[in-house]
This record gives sequence, C-alpha cells and structure tokens, in this order.
Amino acid sequence: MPKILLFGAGGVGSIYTYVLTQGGASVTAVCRSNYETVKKDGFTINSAIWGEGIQVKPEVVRTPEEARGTEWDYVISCSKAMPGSSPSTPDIIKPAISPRTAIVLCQNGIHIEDEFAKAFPNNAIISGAVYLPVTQTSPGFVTHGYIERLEIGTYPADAVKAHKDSVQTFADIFTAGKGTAHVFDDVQPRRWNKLITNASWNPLCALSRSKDIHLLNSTPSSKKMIYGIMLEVVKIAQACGYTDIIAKHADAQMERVVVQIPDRGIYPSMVGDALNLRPMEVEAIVGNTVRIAMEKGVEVPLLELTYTLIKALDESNRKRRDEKA
Ligand SMILES: NC(=O)C1=CN([C@@H]2O[C@H](COP(=O)(O)OP(=O)(O)OC[C@H]3O[C@@H](n4cnc5c(N)ncnc54)[C@H](OP(=O)(O)O)[C@@H]3O)[C@@H](O)[C@H]2O)C=CC1
Ligand SMILES: CC(C)(CO)C(=O)C(=O)O
Repeated sequence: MPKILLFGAGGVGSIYTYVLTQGGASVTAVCRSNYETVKKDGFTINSAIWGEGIQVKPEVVRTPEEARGTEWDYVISCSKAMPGSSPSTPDIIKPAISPRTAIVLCQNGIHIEDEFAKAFPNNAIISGAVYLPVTQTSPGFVTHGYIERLEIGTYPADAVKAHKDSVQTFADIFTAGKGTAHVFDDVQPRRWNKLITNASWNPLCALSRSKDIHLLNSTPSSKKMIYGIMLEVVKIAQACGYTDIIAKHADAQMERVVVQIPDRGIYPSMVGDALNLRPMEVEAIVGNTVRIAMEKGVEVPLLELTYTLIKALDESNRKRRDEKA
C-alpha cells in the first residue's frame, strides 16, 4: 500500500486525502488549525460530484517532523504556494523526505518548482495543475463544486524514467480513487493554461472581495478587463515557447466560471485569504508572471497594475495582522 504524507490539509488537501484513500493509499495528513477536528472526526466533504456528507479519516500529525522515520512514497504539498517565504515549504517538509520520496506539488502559480528541485535534487518532483473549486468552510468541513481534474508531470519535463514512472503510479492511485488524473510529458503548458484563470480571477476577485460571477457582471467592461489579463498570460506563455497556448484557452477559462457552480459563482481561493488577512499567493500567481514577462520583453500593463494592487493589499493585510497579534 503506497504511503502518502499530505502537507496543507485545507480545501484541496482534504479532497485529495479522500481520493487517494479511496484509491488504496494510506494517507497521513499534516493538520494545523484543523488538527483537533480532523483527529477526532476526519474531514467532512460536501461535493457536487461525489455527494454530501462524505467522511474520510486519515492518520493525523501536527508537523512533518512528527512524520519523520516513515519511508513516504509521496509527500504532497497542497498548502498555498509561497515561494521565497521563510521558513520555506521545502524546509518544513524536509524531515519527511527520504531518497525514495516523490514530492507532488498540487498548487497554483508558475515557476513554483525551483525551490523544491534545489532542495531535493535527486527526488522526483511532480508538478500539478489543479482544477477543483473547493473551500474549507470551517475546520475539517469542505465544500466542493462541479469540477475535478488534476494534470501532472515531472519537473523538469526531461526527468529520468524512474521519476516518470512515479507520476504514472500516482495517477493510477488517483484514478482508482475516482479522481481524474492526466499525465503529461511536459506539464508546464498545462500550468500556463491554468495560470490564465488564476492570474486574472484570483487577484481581481480578492481585490473586489467578489465571487467570479459578480465580478463578471459588475460593469459592461468587466469581461474585457478579465479577458485582457488572460490574453497577456497567453502572450507570455507563447514568448516562453508554449505556442500551443492560444486565445481559445482564455475563452475556455472564461466559460468555466459559468459552469463551476452555475448561477452562484465561486470565490477563488485567494479571496478567503484576503478576507481573513492571511498571506496571499501574490508572488506565485502574479509576481512570477510579471517577472517572466519582463525577462521575455512582453508588455503586460494589466498584469502590472494587478500586481501593484494585490501586492499592496497583501502588505496592508500583513500590517493589520501584525497589529492584531
Ligand atoms: N481552493 C481552490 O478552489 C483551489 C485551490 N488551488 C490551489 O491549491 C493550493 C491549496 O489551496 P487551498 O486548498 O484552497 O488552501 P487552504 O488555505 O484551504 O489550505 C491550505 C492548508 O495548508 C495549511 N498549512 C499552511 N502552512 C502550514 C504549515 N506550516 N504547517 C501545517 N499546515 C500548513 C493550512 O493550515 P492552517 O489552516 O493552519 O493555516 C491550510 O489547512 C493553492 O496553491 C491554491 O491556489 C487550486 C485549485 C483550486
Ligand atoms: C478558480 C479555481 C477554483 C479553479 O479551480 C482556482 O484555481 C482557485 O480558486 O484558486
């Protein structure tokens, strides 16, 4: 039975705990604020796809340090992607990493893999684009909408065969658990495709404290604004050599908003962080994107404005957090 340590047991982490457990893996979740609830009752999931009141009760630890000593086949990171934070996620998960462990990143953003590859140069690094509208509404209780899809591949794309094999094994467990996993030889274009949605909806909804559908309907020009950011991301992806990423991908990401939870819309994951004064994935999702655009000489005025505003909000939230502490 594959042994999996799940780090970041919030919205995405709890659903993946469920899928991987169903798929036959033994999953241990690293829980922090929801430790007591999950230890006692597990996660309770209301899913538009799999049904209401689903319960899954993993083994629980408080830290990766507590999980030291077990030979984990996979350590999955489903925390918010905070490249450059201190301590870094690689530092935090390090006690649980053995030579055989594959590290799976189920996180939004672009160029988030580098710090893991540097910290664990001989381990398989598996990078994933996650489609899963989900929110932890209270500790251990999670609501999930109509979409579920995971796109994965090695980082870098030209990894050794053993690392490629570990991606396929992970996908097989996921699929056996009734999840939808697609393996890609090079997953980076898939990450750029996902970034189209996250670099636009996430910061704009966080700045406006709105559901996606409300942002879309707020003014006659909203769609133009959101779509304009998406097209800037397309241009950057193309400048990076991913010429298969084209405007029709932006159209599809636009359409998905109407499908996710029809009529009601969703709060993208950054909104909860904005409202609760938690650090937002500003650098992983927007900052890195703007920096890559600059390196490639691509003009991205809408993304630059978005980065300025969301960075300022993140900083003012940090000050408010410090004042409250
Ligand atoms: N939610 C969504 O709809 C989607 C999210 N994503 C991406 O998936 C990733 C996860 O998002 P999401 O599930 O929403 O995030 P959540 O905020 O719901 O969950 C993150 C979890 O990580 C935990 N965590 C963070 N740092 C530590 C630490 N040092 N030790 C232990 N636990 C820690 C948090 O614990 P604590 O509660 O104690 O802070 C929290 O439970 C992000 O990259 C996001 O962008 C992708 C697609 C959809
Ligand atoms: C938009 C969404 C829900 C897509 O799955 C997402 O990635 C997020 O909320 O961060």
